[in-house]
Amino acid sequence: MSVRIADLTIGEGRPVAVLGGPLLVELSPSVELDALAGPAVAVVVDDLALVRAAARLALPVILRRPREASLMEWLTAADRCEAEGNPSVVLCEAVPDLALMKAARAESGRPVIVDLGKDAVLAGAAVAAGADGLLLDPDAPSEVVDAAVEDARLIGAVVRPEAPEDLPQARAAIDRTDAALAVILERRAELAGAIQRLKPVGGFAGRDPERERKVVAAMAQRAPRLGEPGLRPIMAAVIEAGLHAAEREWPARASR
Ligand SMILES: O=C(O)C(=O)C[C@]1(C(=O)O)C=C[C@@H](O)C=C1
Repeated sequence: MSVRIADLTIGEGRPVAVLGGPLLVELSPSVELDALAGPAVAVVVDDLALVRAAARLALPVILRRPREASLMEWLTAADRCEAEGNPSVVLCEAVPDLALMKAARAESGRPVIVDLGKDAVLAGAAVAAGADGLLLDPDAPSEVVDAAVEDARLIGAVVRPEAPEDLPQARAAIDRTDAALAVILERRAELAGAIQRLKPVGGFAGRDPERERKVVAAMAQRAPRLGEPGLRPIMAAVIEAGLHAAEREWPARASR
């Protein structure tokens, strides 16, 4: 059985696999071990008792924690895999207990992915908790896959600082940040539009320089590299773009 992994190159985590790309194989006692080593790029192990056999396949091992296994049992199985000569172990939290996932990552220093099953609802939370990757059921609908990848990208950009090592990595990281920025800018324009409809005088006619100064000062606390001088022209442009959008949507109200 193959499983899909959402590519997640955020944080210090390594990409585990590319969505829709490499084939992963689930290991169970009934699987012919020798037949596996061909096309598969990794082997998924659910039964910790099979870890030794999986280690010998010379493929990366994705060690999925069974519901009943403790943190200690899970990490011990990972160490056993390494002792067997295969250090390429990725832990996979399937329950998913995000606190336990975080502890496993901190204690073992190994990458940990979270198995979301067919549901994207925990994708952002898993990334915020430090997940290095997300695993989705092969039957998950494409909307679920898209939602998980989008949440991972946006939340990762906000909460997971990156340390890219070359130009392509840095550009990929900035693309993720810009994706989050676009979502925030769109949301801000929507809110600014709502404010224009609530103000006695909306649009450019109701512009409030003192409020704009406060907006910039508050943002500078979170953006010290840019500071107020850097943010002032950016926010002037953002605010004006919001007012133009409001005028386009509510011509009569915004310029009243
Ligand atoms: O807060 C308001 O009064 C707004 O109209 C919103 C907003 C903004 O986009 O932040 C826009 C124009 C004003 O000059 C100040 C702020």
